[in-house]
Amino acid sequence: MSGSEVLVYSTGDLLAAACAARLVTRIVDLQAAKGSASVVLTGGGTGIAILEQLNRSPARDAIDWARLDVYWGDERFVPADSDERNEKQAREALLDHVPVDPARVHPMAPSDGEFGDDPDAAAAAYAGVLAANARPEDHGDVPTFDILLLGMGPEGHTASIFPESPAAYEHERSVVAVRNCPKPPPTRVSLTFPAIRQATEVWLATTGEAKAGAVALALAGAGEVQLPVAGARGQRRTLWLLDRAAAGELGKVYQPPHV
Ligand SMILES: O=C(O)[C@H](O)[C@@H](O)[C@H](O)[C@H](O)COP(=O)(O)O
Repeated sequence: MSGSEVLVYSTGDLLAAACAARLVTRIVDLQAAKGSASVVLTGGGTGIAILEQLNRSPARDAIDWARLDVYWGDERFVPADSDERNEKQAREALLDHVPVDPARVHPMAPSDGEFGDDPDAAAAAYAGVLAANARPEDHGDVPTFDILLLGMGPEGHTASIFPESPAAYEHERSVVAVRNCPKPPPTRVSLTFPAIRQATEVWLATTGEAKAGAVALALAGAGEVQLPVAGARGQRRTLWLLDRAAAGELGKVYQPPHV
C-alpha cells in the first residue's frame, strides 16, 4: 500500500490518546485555515476509545465544535436506542459533551427511524445527505472529508465492507446496505470505497495481535476485495496507527518508524 505512513504505539491506550491529540491539532489547523473541518467517525472499540480520549483531552475545546461536520463511515442497522449503535456510542463518548451544531452532525438512520426496517432506503438517504453536503470543488456527490477514521477486523474488514462481500465490489454508489455481516449485528449501512477514498486523509487505527496478519498483508499490497482495509486510502494521506501487537507481523514485510 504505497504512500502509507505507519505509527506504532506501545499500547492501545497510548494509541487512542495519541490519535485524539492528533485529531485536536489537525482539526484546529483546518478550522484556522478554512473556517471549518469535517470528520468521519467509526465504530468499534478502538474508534470509540479515541473519542473517549478526545473528550478527556485538556485541549478538547480548542476545537470550535460548532464548525465541525460529523459523519459516520458505517452504522449498525438497529433501533436508535440500541447500545450497538455507533452513533449512540459516539454521543456518549464525546458528542453529547461538546457544543456541536446538531445540523452539522449526520448520523445514518436507525432501523426504527423514518425509513423503517429498510436498510437500502437508509443507505440511499445517507447518499443523499452526502450529496447535499458536497460542494462543486468536491467534483461529485460526496464531500471531501478532511479526516476519515476507520477500524478494521482480523479478517481485513473496514467500515462494514467485508471480504468478498457485495460492498467490496461497489464502485458506483457512495453508501450501501450490508447484510449477513460476519460481525454482529448482521445488518448495517456503510460507506463504499469511492466514498472512503474521497477523504483527504484516512486514518486507520487498530490494536491487538488478531489484526497483525491483516495489517501486514494490507501494507504488503493485498487486494481490496479479499482485504477491504487495503482499499482504504486517502487522497493525500493514509495513516496507520497501531499498537505493538497489531504491528507484530510488520517486521516480515514492512519496517515502520517506531515511536
Ligand atoms: O461498526 C463497526 O463495527 C466498525 O465500524 C468496524 O469496522 C470496527 O471499526 C472494526 O470491526 C474494529 O472494531 P474493534 O476496534 O472493536 O476491533
